[in-house]
Amino acid sequence: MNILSLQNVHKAYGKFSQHKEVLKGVDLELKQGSVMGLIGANGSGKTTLLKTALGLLKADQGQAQVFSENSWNMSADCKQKLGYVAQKLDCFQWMTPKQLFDYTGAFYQNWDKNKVADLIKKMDVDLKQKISNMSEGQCQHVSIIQALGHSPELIVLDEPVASLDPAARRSFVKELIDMNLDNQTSILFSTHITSDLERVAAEVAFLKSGKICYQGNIDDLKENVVRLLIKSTQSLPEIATSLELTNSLALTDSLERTKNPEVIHHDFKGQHGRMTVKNFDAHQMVMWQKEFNAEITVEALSLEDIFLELNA
Ligand SMILES: Nc1ncnc2c1ncn2[C@@H]1O[C@H](COP(=O)(O)OP(=O)(O)OP(=O)(O)O)[C@@H](O)[C@H]1O
Repeated sequence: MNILSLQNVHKAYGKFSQHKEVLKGVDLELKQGSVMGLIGANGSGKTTLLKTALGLLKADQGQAQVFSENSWNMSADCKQKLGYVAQKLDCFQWMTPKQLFDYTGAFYQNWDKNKVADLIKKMDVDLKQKISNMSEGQCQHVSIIQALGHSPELIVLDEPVASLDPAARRSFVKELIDMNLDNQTSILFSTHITSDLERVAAEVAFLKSGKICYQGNIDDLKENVVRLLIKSTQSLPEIATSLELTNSLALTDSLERTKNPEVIHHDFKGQHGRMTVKNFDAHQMVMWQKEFNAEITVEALSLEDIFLELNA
């Protein structure tokens, strides 16, 4: 069952000369109990996507749903099952964390004071300090506790670890993993830190040029996108021209949809070359070995390398 889904979602900001379309037909599905990381370059529209998914922004076109309800007209019951950590805790600056947690708790039937006390202790939050006087990392802790206090079924987090130090990041990532394992909590979070993503998420979605260019399992992605190191007896640039290899600019199809091997990026110098290939297939490699008259070695890529290649 899909806990969250976006179908052909478009979202633009501004009018006339200021008009900017950020989401250009986004499709995304988060299944119950799954943990998905959303990655994309700065300004690619991750925050816009998450806010539209939760009904904090209205989609111009397409459908955004949470728990099978239209996100823009979500019922109060549906909101009770949701937790959201925004990129920045902008409001309630005049409160102390204690005041904020008491205030927030009043809105939730399942507000768990013991769990909140436990998180306050783990994250070492000073309950008496005004939020406006806290550092960004301390505010992020407060924001996380505020979102997790009612044990939501779906947690959406917008770069939740950006301001946390490595120890705090590790402990927070562990918290997420435990919540997912213990309660089957579904989690969608945006991040730039691919090592955290690999630790906590099984799935990844890449946002590029206003669309999701890949959504799927991280291990499948790593098997599917590889770099080939080529050592030929001939000049590779000439071969590239004859094979009409072009660097693929936009990966608009998901790996599921296109099964043909596709060159994402190639860099040939003389008889040596590197080629990043999507939908890697050993059969195709044997053909290239013959066509290039070359020795080809397959190099596995880290998620970060793949992210950089897809954004190149
Ligand atoms: N309220 C707004 N009015 C006009 N433009 C906006 C508004 N909010 C965002 N944008 C623009 O939309 C684009 C996407 O912004 P968004 O914050 O969604 O990206 P992001 O991927 O979350 O970025 P980052 O990784 O830097 O946080 C940017 O070019 C941004 O300037």
